[in-house]
Amino acid sequence: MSVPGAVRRGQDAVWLSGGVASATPSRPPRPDSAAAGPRGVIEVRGLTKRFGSFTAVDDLDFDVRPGRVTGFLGPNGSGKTTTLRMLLGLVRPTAGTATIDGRRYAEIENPQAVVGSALEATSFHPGRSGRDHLRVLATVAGVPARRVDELLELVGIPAAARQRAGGYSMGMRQRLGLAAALLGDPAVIILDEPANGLDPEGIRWLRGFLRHLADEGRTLLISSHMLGEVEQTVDDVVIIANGRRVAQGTVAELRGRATAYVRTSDPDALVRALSDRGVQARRRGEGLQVDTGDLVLVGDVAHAADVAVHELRGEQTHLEELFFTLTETAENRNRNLGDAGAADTRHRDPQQEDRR
Ligand SMILES: Nc1ncnc2c1ncn2[C@@H]1O[C@H](COP(=O)(O)OP(=O)(O)OP(=O)(O)O)[C@@H](O)[C@H]1O
Repeated sequence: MSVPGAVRRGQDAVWLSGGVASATPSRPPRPDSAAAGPRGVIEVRGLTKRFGSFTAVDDLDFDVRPGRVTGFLGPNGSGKTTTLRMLLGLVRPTAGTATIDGRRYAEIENPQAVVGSALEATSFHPGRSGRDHLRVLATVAGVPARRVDELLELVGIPAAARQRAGGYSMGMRQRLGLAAALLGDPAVIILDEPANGLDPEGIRWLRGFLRHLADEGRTLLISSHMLGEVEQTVDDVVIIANGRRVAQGTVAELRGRATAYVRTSDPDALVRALSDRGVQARRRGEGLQVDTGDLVLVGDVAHAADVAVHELRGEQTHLEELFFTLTETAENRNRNLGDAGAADTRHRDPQQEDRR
């Protein structure tokens, strides 16, 4: 069988690009025989890295599942890159393990086919074209050269690929790094800040691209500090602060239950009326925070109680708020900022907080 876009691995054609680029016709899913290969489960257990007396990563535990995009979030210097480097066998842990399908990176027989990564967008020979860069990597990895052109097409830089990589914009380097990560058609893809340097259209493209890769059953672990972007891209989240995990879960779990905010002519009357319907509400600023996301219910109860509604809106915790709530506690405040971190928190405008 010979079909453009497919890479032969043994007897199996493995699909990568179906449906990602709008110009690319829809292609069949990965055959079952390919899915029987690496599953791509990442397990981090008790992972610790000390540099001298400094503990960069501190007894970290988390799992990353196939078919999902997992965001690995933390403030600057919280230990994200060190963790990813341990996972990729580039840094030796002081204690604990980071494994893919139960094996440390060094124990994986053909690592390019199992895990692809882009840790830094700048590690290209500046005088070499993007295409040549990939061709060198393809040769080392034993990947057919035609795969390089497919990937360049896929990441959206087929024309630029013949120019010297030294002249690439940050966004183009990101795309080239992504193509390099995908060379071996890996089950696990690890990307450090992949949205850095991308324009809004590029970020939208990246989001669709990552989703497609996850839908193919791959495992995606992406570190990021762009919380607003990540929220729309990831399924699961691991948040770390000062080398320690402070949260893990699906985005929906971490956001918690939706609530409503309502301003009325008579807040006390509405609190009572809602309470009669089994819904709790409490004063917040000029209005009430209500423990339900059902705006129709709140509006109907207010109407029945003859209370005028001046404002009514649903509220959901955003990842960004959760992130700051978790990482700005006294215990988790960024150790690298010293007093500046504390000052930032002190100077936040409570009115602003209330409006969030
Ligand atoms: N080789 C090293 N020697 C000493 N300290 C190090 C070394 N590598 C990292 N660190 C320290 O470990 C901490 C975690 O660094 P790391 O780069 O993993 O954080 P990060 O979360 O990726 O940060 P950023 O978002 O800024 O990239 C930092 O305080 C950093 O200075």
